[in-house]
Amino acid sequence: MTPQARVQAAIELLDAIIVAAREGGAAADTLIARYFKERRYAGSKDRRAVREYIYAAIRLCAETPATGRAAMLALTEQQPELASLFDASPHAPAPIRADEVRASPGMVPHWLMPHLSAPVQHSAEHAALLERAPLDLRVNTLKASPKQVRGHLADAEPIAGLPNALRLHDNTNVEQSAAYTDGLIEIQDAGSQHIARACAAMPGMAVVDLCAGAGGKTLALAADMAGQGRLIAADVNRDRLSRLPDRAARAGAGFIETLLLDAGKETATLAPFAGQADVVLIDAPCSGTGTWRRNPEARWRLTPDRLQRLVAEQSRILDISVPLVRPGGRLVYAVCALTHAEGAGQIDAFLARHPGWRADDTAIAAGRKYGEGRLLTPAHDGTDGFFIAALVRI
Ligand SMILES: C[S@@+](CC[C@H](N)C(=O)[O-])C[C@H]1O[C@@H](n2cnc3c(N)ncnc32)[C@H](O)[C@@H]1O
Repeated sequence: MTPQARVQAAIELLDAIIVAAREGGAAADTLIARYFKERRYAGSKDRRAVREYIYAAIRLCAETPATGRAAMLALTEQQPELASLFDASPHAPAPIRADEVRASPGMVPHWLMPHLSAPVQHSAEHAALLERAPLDLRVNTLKASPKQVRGHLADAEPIAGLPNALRLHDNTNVEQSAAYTDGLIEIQDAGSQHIARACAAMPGMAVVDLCAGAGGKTLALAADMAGQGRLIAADVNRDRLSRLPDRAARAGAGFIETLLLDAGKETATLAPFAGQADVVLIDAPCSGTGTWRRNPEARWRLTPDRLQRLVAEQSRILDISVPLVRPGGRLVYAVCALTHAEGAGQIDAFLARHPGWRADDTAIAAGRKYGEGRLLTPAHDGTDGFFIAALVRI
């Protein structure tokens, strides 16, 4: 591909990403992969260059741009050398007209600003939400110690407050390493590792991971339980949950039980666990406002209506978990979101609805206290953004 054709490809893909964001279609990564599957003439350097343009343009635009071209034109302001590639040569974008509309640069969508938790209402916090994330690993203590893993990954650094976490700063292809394929490590953001620690799961406990997905946190809980006790991974999404058994086998955590829930009828399926759980983790579906470093296009997908529906669903899932927890047991609620309503506001509302519960210390050595939980942010903690709260049934 010529340099001009790469820019034109980025424009076409951005158009598709904008439509998918508006209509709840496929993610940017999926659209990019499909595009190049149909264009085998594009080499790896072409694919990398187009991908870099696309993600630079997405990062630049807080509001959904009108077109892919408007987004790429905004990028020419940051990367002026790009402007000369709009030259009308074969496969090139049309020349830039003086009066052409460019997307305006920004970090947080305007409508979302007042919804952010108070500590995130600063521009330094906003900028960090879109910075490149490091690669964090969790050492799977069912199979190895951090010291053993550091023998395999010489560049890995420890992370304060997380004895089993390691951080890599380059693009090491960890998934190809023996440490990964042998199940000694998992790729997991430090913030997610803090969530698992807040559960204080121990060997012999009964633990329910109520929004387990493909089991990222479940595997961390399994390691804390040293493979002993009962660990239920429940979710309404069959595809995600079906990925867990293979991951569990690789991690040496075969004792995990999966439980597929029927959305709207969760309580019936969970009835056998009533009053049994020492710990319930709710890693709730959320706006993902804390994960823009990895997924900047999420800003284009979130709407006020979607945020409101997420808050209602989180509140419903919290209520579903109440009968499961034994007296004295722990409920940990977490979202990778930085809006007040999904975090501190959600927990205030829960405590108002359920007088038989109190907030507990999360025992997390990171973040800031916010409402009845802790807020972790990329600027303050170098993690993705999370709100995490621990509650105890009195
Ligand atoms: C943030 S993701 C969980 C990620 C997962 N814990 C991990 O560590 O990889 C939220 C999950 O909640 C699930 N979910 C949504 N509604 C649910 C419900 N009513 N009951 C249980 N799980 C639900 C989604 O399918 C999704 O997998």
